[in-house]
Amino acid sequence: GNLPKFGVEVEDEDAMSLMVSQINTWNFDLFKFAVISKDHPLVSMAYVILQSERNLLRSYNVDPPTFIKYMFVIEANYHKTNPYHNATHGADVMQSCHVLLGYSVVEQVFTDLEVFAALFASAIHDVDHPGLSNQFLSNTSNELAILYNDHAVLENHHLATAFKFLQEDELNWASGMDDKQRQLFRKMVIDLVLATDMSKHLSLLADIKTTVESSKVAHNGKLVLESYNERMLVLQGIVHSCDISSATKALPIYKAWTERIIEEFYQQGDRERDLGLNLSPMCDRQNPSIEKSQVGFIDFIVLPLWETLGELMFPYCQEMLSQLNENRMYYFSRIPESPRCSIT
Ligand SMILES: COc1ccc(-c2ccn(CCC(=O)N3CCOCC3)n2)cc1OC1CCCC1
Ligand SMILES: [Mg+2]
Ligand SMILES: [Zn+2]
Repeated sequence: GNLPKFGVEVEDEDAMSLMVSQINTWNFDLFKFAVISKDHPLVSMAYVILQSERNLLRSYNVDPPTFIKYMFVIEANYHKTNPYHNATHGADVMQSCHVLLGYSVVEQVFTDLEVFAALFASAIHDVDHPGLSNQFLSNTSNELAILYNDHAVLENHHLATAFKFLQEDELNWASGMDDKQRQLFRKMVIDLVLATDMSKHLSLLADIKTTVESSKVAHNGKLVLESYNERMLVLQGIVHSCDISSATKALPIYKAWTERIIEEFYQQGDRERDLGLNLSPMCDRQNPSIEKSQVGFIDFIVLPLWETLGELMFPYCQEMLSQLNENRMYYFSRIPESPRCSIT
């Protein structure tokens, strides 16, 4: 039978159509989208972007009903109980990636397969996330840390989970791709999701800076990327930047993501307290440091990355940088006065 217009059944088709008309905007409201899609933000986002907006499924003989069935399984394997690392975050990173890949400076620079790999990697990049950090899993000798020898434990698990489902006949939407395409697609998705591991951040940023210095922008205003490594590096930078893009979004959206990540950190801290472990930074709900932590994260991680991306994609990404600076001021101006230590 034919699929519903948005991949999933919705109550209010007009409200959904109105939201989908904003799918190329940076301040897209994923929380509202999650409600309108009846809590299927990832299935509907993936269908709208890959099928309706970019017609990529047809390009690779992907059977839409099989792809939808697969995405329902992926979405079901994002933990609804995670305040932050749930299917709405996956859909958010995918939609953010879709916006950046739509800018003319990179449009037609990447092949359809590379765009498909980046969007798919975004969609699955945190599947089955336990709401706990790599450090916690290693500190508690979690079976995943043992399995992946403390190296990019979560990121390896997200990839293995997504590809394991693809082995199941009734979910294998990639059977229509030729072997060479499927191999390259798998390699790129692996390289992209592994780049969302924060321990790779500084080396990735350094490599992107090198590319910016050497990057030639052709006369038609498009990036010129020579090698596979250079192309992958830029795509890794795009996916990683989208994974830590909350602070570049409109303030109400940014604040909602902040509340969620903080609650997820606090829940990890609660477990560390129960286990008698030292609490990880920012995980102690009895010693909150929300404003200071956000300003620090912006100054040391988000701004340096987005400034570099802004140089690479100039004149794009300026909207993100200006929102980032406004958002920094919001939290900076709310850092509580440290209690005046009475030096007696
Ligand atoms: C809206 O706030 C945040 C949004 C995203 C992040 C963030 C950091 C790294 N990533 C990439 C995935 C990753 O590696 N993680 C997932 C978070 O836990 C650490 C390992 N994402 C952090 C955020 O705030 C933190 C709490 C106060 C300052 C820092
Ligand atoms: Mg992750
Ligand atoms: Zn993520």
